[in-house]
Amino acid sequence: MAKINAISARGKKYLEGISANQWRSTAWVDDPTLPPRFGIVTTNMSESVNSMVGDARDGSWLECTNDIVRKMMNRICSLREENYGREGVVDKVAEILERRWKNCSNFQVREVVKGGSQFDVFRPSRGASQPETNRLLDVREQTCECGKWQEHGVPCIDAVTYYRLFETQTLQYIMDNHCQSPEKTVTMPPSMPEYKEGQTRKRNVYDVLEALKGGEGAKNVMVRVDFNVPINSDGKITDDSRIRGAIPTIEAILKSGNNAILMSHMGRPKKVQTGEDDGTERAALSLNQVVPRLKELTGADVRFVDDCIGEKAKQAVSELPKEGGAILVLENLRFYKDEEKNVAAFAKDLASNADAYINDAFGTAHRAHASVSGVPALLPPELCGIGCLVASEVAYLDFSTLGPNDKVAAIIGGSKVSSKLPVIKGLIDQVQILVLGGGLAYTFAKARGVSIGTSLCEDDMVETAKGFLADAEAKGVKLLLPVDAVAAKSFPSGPMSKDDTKTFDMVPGGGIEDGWMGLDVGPKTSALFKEGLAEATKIIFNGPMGVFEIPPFDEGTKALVDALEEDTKNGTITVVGGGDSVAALEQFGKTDAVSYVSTGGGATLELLSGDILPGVAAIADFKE
Ligand SMILES: Nc1ncnc2c1ncn2[C@@H]1O[C@H](COP(=O)(O)OP(=O)(O)OP(=O)(O)O)[C@@H](O)[C@H]1O
Ligand SMILES: O=C(O)[C@H](O)COP(=O)(O)O
Repeated sequence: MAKINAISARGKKYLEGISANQWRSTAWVDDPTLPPRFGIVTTNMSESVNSMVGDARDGSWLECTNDIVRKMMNRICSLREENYGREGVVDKVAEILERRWKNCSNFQVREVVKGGSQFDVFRPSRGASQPETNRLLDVREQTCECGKWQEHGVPCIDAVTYYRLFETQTLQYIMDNHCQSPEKTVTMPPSMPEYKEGQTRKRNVYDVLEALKGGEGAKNVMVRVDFNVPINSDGKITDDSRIRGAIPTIEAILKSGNNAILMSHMGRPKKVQTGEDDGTERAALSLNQVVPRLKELTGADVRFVDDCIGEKAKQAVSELPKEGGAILVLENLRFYKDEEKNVAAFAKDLASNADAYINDAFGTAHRAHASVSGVPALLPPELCGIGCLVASEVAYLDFSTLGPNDKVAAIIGGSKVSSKLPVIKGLIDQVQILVLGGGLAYTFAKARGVSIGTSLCEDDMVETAKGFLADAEAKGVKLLLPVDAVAAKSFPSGPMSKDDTKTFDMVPGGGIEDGWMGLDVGPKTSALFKEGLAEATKIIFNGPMGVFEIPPFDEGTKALVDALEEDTKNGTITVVGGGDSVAALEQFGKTDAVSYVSTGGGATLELLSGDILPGVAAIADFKE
């Protein structure tokens, strides 16, 4: 109606004014008190609609419409069942729910009224094509503002978000309670990944909360989070995914009747550490900047103390409510250089405020700092665990959890050869398919004797690259390198016409002409990569295929993202990590198209290299 109103307020008024009598006129034409037949609606469709309206006739025009929609959806569902068979429909529903479950991991849910059945579901923006939404959900009525739940009978993505965050039940619960075809069971990761039998898993937040049960009053659970988020000059957080990523863990703590003490670093405050800061750096890197967003996302009592250790911190902790449910954010850990040096006294001071410890800072899990390694070493192992975010990240990026029939592919692109070399080296030992693209592929092209013109190349890495090529071959890794490249005469300062580009075949003995610079993979490469990736059961993508920020050099990365989207639909687990790759997904409006988006930078790369992260190593394995 709002849309109609925008076009014509008169039209809206007219439609709203259509009374039940006028609807009735098509059925009881011989009633002289009613207006003539077809006074309002005049087509055959009106007859069909009228027959569908049934008892809803006496309601408002809007109720009638809803009733029609419901009936039509039921009919469509039954037709679908007739056509595909019951099993087919069940599979389809399970697939839809599974996709929604994966895609809602960074949505937020807030109770509208405490203890009520209505919830507000916040869906962050996924780029220009998908703006953020805030929808009202009624879990008792099984309705959502988006309209899909009531129309289709299958929980919409907002409803799935609610189940994911507020109910411990898995998809089975939703299928049993809300879907017309409950026979089929499907397993999927809730906020904590599922572990296969016999598979090692770390103690997690739920284990720790269980261990904390009993005794009087709320406990203070200290959580290492990574709130090192980008903030613009207006003080606005430009990407809050790391904050949103920590919410399931925080919510679990608050829901259990305990308090959450959050500690994090922000940036690298060298001036504060050396005493050279005039207050500017301290203000720019203060954790108090995340407090408003945290309040919005949790709706909880969020407090801040402008120190992370010492008397001030102790006082703030002692003031936390005995009934639990509050969040206390400590000031930036790195305002003390002892954090990075993992100084024992500093770790001890932090730990003195904690009844239990959780690490949910995946982005910092590769740093053996006091808040990451020091604090858990000082607390009983049964009271330390990893949070939901760390557990999910590790589960998605760890290859040891794969079965014998799984095939892993890693796609590594971007520009920095030297920083990605350890990753490529580690991946050769772990994956079956390795795809190299972007700027770093030219160092490998040169190693194969392909001319690269003025393309990006780290000459001192060419020999290492040669070694990797031989290593990959010896280990039977299917290595895919670009077979063509789109080049320009110089690095573009803005969008460039395709006529000013030239495509070269990247074959030994040939390659890019002198004076030309390779800036993207060509169409033959995109087709080769797509075909090569189709046999993978799990794909990790880190680093763009070309200068995706500037058209037309975005095409190779776009083609790859499209291929990943198709693979995801076909059941492949697709994981994207790294700032530029995530930025590329956002640019193409495809953040939803993959199975998982990692919040880590360096941590993601280290995990891919096969390293054990200090933050994970500090937590004990779970034992029954
Ligand atoms: N052929 C190329 N020549 C020059 N720059 C390139 C080329 N291909 C990609 N790039 C640039 O590489 C940059 C990303 O490279 P970088 O090594 O920083 O990756 P990254 O930041 O590690 O990636 P991610 O953040 O996804 O892990 C992008 O800005 C992109 O424009
Ligand atoms: O942004 C990151 O990658 C993490 O917050 C770690 O930050 P650091 O590289 O400054 O340790």
